[in-house]
Amino acid sequence: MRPYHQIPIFECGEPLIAIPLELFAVESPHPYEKLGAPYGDRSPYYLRQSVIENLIQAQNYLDVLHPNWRIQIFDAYRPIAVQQFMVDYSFAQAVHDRGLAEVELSPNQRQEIWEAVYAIWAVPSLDEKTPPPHSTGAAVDVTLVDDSGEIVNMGSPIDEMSGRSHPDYYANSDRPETQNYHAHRQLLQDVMLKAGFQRNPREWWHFSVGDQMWAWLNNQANRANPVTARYGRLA
Ligand SMILES: C[C@@H](N)C(=O)N[C@H](C)C(=O)O
Ligand SMILES: [Zn+2]
Repeated sequence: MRPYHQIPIFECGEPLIAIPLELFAVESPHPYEKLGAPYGDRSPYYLRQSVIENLIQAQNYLDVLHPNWRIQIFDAYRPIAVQQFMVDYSFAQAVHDRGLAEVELSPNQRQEIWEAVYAIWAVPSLDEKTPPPHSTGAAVDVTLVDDSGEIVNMGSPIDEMSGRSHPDYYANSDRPETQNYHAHRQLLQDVMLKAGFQRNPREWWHFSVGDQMWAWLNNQANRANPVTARYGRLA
């Protein structure tokens, strides 16, 4: 359980619809489809209707600050089966990166690796009270592309299992290059928050609106007017 799982969900029934990809930049091929994630007849490029409206607003704010820059969509809707696939894939990858073999892991090694995986991935829970954020169609992983079509350097790749994923990792840096990474993360956060999103406190790229994490973050900032979640897990 994460703290945001305490937030009640009152599903509003808004449809999951296709993102108008022509308004954004898009990571292609899709990073998890490329790995063989089991989408079936679903597409990762879908979100709830008003979440798409918020994302278009964020792109409009970016247009004012940086004409011809684009929000790049890395991932959006994620069925539970895909969440499970990515959690298992990330565990196997972390074992490999440590030069270990899964069958030979000690209980402590296994626990350390699972903790690293679940530091950035949500549990693929089937409980309707604790849905993974992306399975609600209200969460999106994004970065920025500049006016020459280059992906803006944020100082770490999306989905890296390390401290560099923390949004403020470069906040107190005294090197111009790493100060730039922080400025880029701030720019992304500014346009997304202005459009109504909240950012995952553990990941510079993950934003949502209307889900449990969004409600919990709103309530942390404004305890006088608590909100609930309007998007639960999609079938
Ligand atoms: C790991 C990243 N892509 C992500 O989406 N993390 C959140 C917490 C999730 O799994 O919902
Ligand atoms: Zn995410």
